[in-house]
Amino acid sequence: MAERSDKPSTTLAPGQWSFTRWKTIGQLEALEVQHPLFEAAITLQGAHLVHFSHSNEKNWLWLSDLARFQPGRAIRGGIPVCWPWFGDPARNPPAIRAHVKTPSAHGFARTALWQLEDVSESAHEVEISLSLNAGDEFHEVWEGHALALITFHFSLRGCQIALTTTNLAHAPMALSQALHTYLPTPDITRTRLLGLGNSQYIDTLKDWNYATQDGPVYFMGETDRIYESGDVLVATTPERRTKLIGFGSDSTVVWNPGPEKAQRLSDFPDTGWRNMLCVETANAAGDYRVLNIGQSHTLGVLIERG
Ligand SMILES: O=P(O)(O)OC[C@H]1O[C@H](O)[C@H](O)[C@@H](O)[C@@H]1O
Repeated sequence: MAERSDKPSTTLAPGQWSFTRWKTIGQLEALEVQHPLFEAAITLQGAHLVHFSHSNEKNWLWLSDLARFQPGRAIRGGIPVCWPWFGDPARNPPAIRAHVKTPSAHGFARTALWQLEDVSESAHEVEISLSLNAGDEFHEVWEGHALALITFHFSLRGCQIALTTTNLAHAPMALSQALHTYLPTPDITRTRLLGLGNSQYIDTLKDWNYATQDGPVYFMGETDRIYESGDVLVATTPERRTKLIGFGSDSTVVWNPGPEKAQRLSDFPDTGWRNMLCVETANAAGDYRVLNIGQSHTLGVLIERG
């Protein structure tokens, strides 16, 4: 870690950490937290949370058995950070499309190497911050210059993630993004998502037409929707209730690939669709944001037991 040892901003130097340590997962460097109250793991690539749970509990997040931890490869599961655009660039508003020079979905942050900024620990909490200064290095895929700072706050209450984007360019910046949370379920057919009743949504599987949600969301097959809502959500499975409290977000993406798309997805078991759902705290579709020069926006989610 010699290349990072000159960072003055780390509240605790690595030698002073009690609950956090460096770990290699596959081929990726990661930070592992083993606190008496909770456990977590974040890879530096993608600032990707792959595990959070209370101590000696199952992961609150779904992680594919086929996930590969390799440089340049998106990790299937956990919470990918989709930034500085969400989804297919061609489906983004013109202000975003104009600055994206690749057909790749979900931006480049999820496969970029982030820098550790800060670790702080107490008897009750651990907070870890990482940053990505995205400028010239990404000029082949994107025109812009922005700083992404992500802070993970772990406690007995749950985990909170806050992603602040600051526009460092000399022109306004349009941004779409998501904290693409994968949740586990023992049975997707007995899983529902509460909190979106009466919301308008874009059904990307029905020619991107609008519809209105009637009651809870049930998963009857492939589901891929952008809801115009940032309300508090509760995912209920036969095993647990998970509450997601978003902030800086007025859109939520709900996704399950269903049996056919599951077979086409990278690093995804053919039957994996039965055991996961994605509830993505987003700034997507009409909820994209424009940051003036020097301006910041924070997107975040607090994940708790419901
Ligand atoms: O396979 P990925 O690039 O990780 O994308 C996985 C999924 O992400 C989002 O939920 C989109 O709405 C889906 O259309 C997409 O299939």
